[in-house]
Amino acid sequence: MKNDDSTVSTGYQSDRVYIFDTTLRDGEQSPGATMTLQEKVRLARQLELLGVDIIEAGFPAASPGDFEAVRAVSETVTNCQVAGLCRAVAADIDRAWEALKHAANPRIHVFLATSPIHMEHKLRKTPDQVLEMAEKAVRHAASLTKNVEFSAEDASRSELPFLAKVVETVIDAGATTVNIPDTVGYIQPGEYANIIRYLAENVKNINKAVISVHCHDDLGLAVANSLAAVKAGARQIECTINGIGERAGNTAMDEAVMNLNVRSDYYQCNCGIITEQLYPTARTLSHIIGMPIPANKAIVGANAFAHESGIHQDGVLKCRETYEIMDAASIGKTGNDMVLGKHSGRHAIKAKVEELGYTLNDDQITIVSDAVKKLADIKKEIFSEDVEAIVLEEIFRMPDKFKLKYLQVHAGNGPIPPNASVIMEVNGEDKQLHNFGVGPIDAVFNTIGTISGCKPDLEQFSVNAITGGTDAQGEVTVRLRRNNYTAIGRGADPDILVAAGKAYVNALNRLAKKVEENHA
Ligand SMILES: CC(=O)SCCNC(=O)CCNC(=O)[C@H](O)C(C)(C)COP(=O)(O)OP(=O)(O)OC[C@H]1O[C@@H](n2cnc3c(N)ncnc32)[C@H](O)[C@@H]1OP(=O)(O)O
Ligand SMILES: CC(C)C(=O)C(=O)O
Repeated sequence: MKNDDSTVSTGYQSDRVYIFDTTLRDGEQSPGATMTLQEKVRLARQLELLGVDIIEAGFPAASPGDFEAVRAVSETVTNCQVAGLCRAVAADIDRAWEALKHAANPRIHVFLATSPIHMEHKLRKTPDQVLEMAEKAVRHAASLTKNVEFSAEDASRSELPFLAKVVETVIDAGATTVNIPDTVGYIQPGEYANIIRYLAENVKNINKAVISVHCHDDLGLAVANSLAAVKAGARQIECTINGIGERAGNTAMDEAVMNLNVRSDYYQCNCGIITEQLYPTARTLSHIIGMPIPANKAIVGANAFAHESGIHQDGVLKCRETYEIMDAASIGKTGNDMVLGKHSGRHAIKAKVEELGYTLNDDQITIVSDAVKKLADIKKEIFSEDVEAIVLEEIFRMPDKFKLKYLQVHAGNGPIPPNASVIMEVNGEDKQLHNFGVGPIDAVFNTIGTISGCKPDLEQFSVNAITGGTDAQGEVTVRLRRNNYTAIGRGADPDILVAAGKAYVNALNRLAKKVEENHA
């Protein structure tokens, strides 16, 4: 892409929608989303891979840090335009240009509010003064680059004839993109579409600029509003990764883009995003800012391609499209998830059992299915190892090698270190030992491990209260690994240390069976 008129003034009614990413600017205005310079450069590289058209890298006049970040991104990125935001004042514009001028494709982004409330109470200017400021600022920016965007802040609450006058004036002054923000997330989709149509019909030079939209999610309508505007003729969507941004956030890029893709029959436009990079980019941002992606978020949420209920799982196993309008691979995920739980049916359980390498008859599937549902009532997540444990336990049960017969633990912060006394049956013979540990659980596992003659790695340890109150039955789950074999073990008891001992012995038995089977 070159920084010349042909790329920045495609105009109204082209079928190409430009994706303007403002994660590094508006996104960073999200409380808790501050990024270091290195993190911004890392994200900018990922945005380039994703195929965004424009990266808004920051607000150079805001601080020396923002200035350096915009400069660093400008010097790093070659395939996208890089924009810097500034107020309609010469000093901000000059500062922005200083940071942007080394970019392959720089864009100066000037904004000024046009709504009565912002002009009167915030700017304390008359409409005529605002018009003059806008024209002067854009003219100044256009003397530095041909790629100038003007945003009429709070456009959605502006009087339309005045908004049209401002837009026409800034296009004459050299703006090649005119952005019509819904700054406070107030507008409704139909109303927003009407504003875009009004400008398209009433601004005589509108074909010299791209109409852009920038929405906020205060009423949860940022994506819907952006898409309604595109349907009405807007051709640039300003958005962020995971929808982060000031207050409730901005338009989520993944959602806007996948709407354009999945419903291309409706929108009849395209964008340059490599959709397979959407999920990796969402994860990258989430790691950088430490903000988890909500599990139920559309497109990139953990549950977006997960099926838990039996009827859906059965449908998807027979024909994916029965319950999926997109392929997980199209956003860069390895595949969908069949989550086993209390709503799962026999088809999904059979598929999981087969995936684990077991062939069971209908009666055996019924037994496993009943056991999975029973377990799901007391356990939030059912792992593959849980299903395997059920199969081994309920279908292929062999006598246990190890049996826990007695456990006494000494704990506390006194002078004697935590220690455990254990009596265990090993292949029918009683063995006993007393051993220490860093804590009581460590003492229990050390002692049992030593008696059993194998000390596998402990990969997971979790405690759940099965019932309520201080007398609750506790359930401990452990996952042990020995070389290439893993096994889950569970134990329940009102005493959490005894539950832990039972779980450890349970996992040891399963591990021993797996090793025996594979060496038989
Ligand atoms: C809708 C948006 O997201 S707009 C972008 C919002 N982002 C930010 O504000 C982050 C960066 N901002 C900053 O670092 C600071 O606000 C700065 C450096 C820009 C200005 O800081 P200060 O000089 O301390 O001013 P402060 O922020 O308190 O007030 C803003 C001033 O800019 C004026 N102003 C606001 N918008 C504009 C504009 N688009 N063009 C010209 N002046 C503007 C205000 O009227 C106010 O002027 P006043 O001092 O004459 O009353
Ligand atoms: C500066 C503009 C684009 C903005 O962030 C808004 O109006 O919300």
